[in-house]
Amino acid sequence: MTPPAVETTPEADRIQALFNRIAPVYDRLNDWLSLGQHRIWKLMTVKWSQASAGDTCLDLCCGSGDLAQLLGERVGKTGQVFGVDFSCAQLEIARQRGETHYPPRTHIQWIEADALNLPFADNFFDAATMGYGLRNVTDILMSLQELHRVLKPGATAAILDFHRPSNPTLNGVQQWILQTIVVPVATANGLQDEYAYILPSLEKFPQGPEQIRLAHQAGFAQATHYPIAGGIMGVLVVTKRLS
Ligand SMILES: C/C(=C\Cc1cc(O)c2ccccc2c1O)CCC[C@H](C)CCC[C@H](C)CCCC(C)C
Ligand SMILES: C[S@@+](CC[C@H](N)C(=O)[O-])C[C@H]1O[C@@H](n2cnc3c(N)ncnc32)[C@H](O)[C@@H]1O
Repeated sequence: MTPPAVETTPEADRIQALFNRIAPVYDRLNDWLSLGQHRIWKLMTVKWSQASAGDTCLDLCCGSGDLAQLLGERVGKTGQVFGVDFSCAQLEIARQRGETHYPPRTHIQWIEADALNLPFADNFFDAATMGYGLRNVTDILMSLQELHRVLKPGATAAILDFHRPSNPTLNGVQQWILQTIVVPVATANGLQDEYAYILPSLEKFPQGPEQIRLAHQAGFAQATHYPIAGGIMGVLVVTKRLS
């Protein structure tokens, strides 16, 4: 199904270019800067998606494909996974890693498309994940509405992203790490501006209760937000009404 052309915006172009630029070092810096913990957070996210053997699943804003590969492990050879991103450089890394880092299992299809205008029919997916994408799309509500549209009735999506801890001390530690460790390490890789973007994007990102409100506004029957890692991350779990 060919979606109608979607008007891009300067902000979306900026985000797309940012993730194209960081693609070569993205995975390595995630592992270093989170001490590998992001892989635990992604495992939790896939479990919360309730993806099962034989399912057709979506990994929205898939980037280099971590969550799509984890979905592939859960759906197995009888299932299928679609990884969707609008960064061609991230998708190229995803394809390369799929061929070299992972055993051939589920056939994962890597689709270059806009999360705000998905090239899939209504009621298509049994489960979905979205890792660190909701904070980066230019229209959170529209993204949740599109996700709702393509999920089957009764299907669940798990949406992982940064979260600002309610504990002031942990909030301060999160900001300190981002400013004093993450940005200097990124600067050493020539990506100061790209990683300096994280903190302001986090500061304007809705907290859990507002994410739940947006999910209900987008049409989801159920929405729960789970702060994890002391609240420095969070997973919004949403379910489409069964009928
Ligand atoms: C996988 C992670 C972040 C993905 C990510 C999301 C974005 O929106 C970006 C925007 C611009 C550049 C890069 C990214 C990006 O990588 C989370 C882990 C990687 C983080 C960069 C590091 C976060 C550190 C935490 C604040 C504290 C970690 C504590 C840990 C227990 C040591
Ligand atoms: C921080 S990365 C997350 C990648 C991966 N999900 C992970 O967990 O590591 C955010 C991704 O969202 C993608 N993205 C942002 N806005 C998008 C949009 N409107 N449509 C498709 N992809 C988008 C970016 O290109 C980038 O690859």
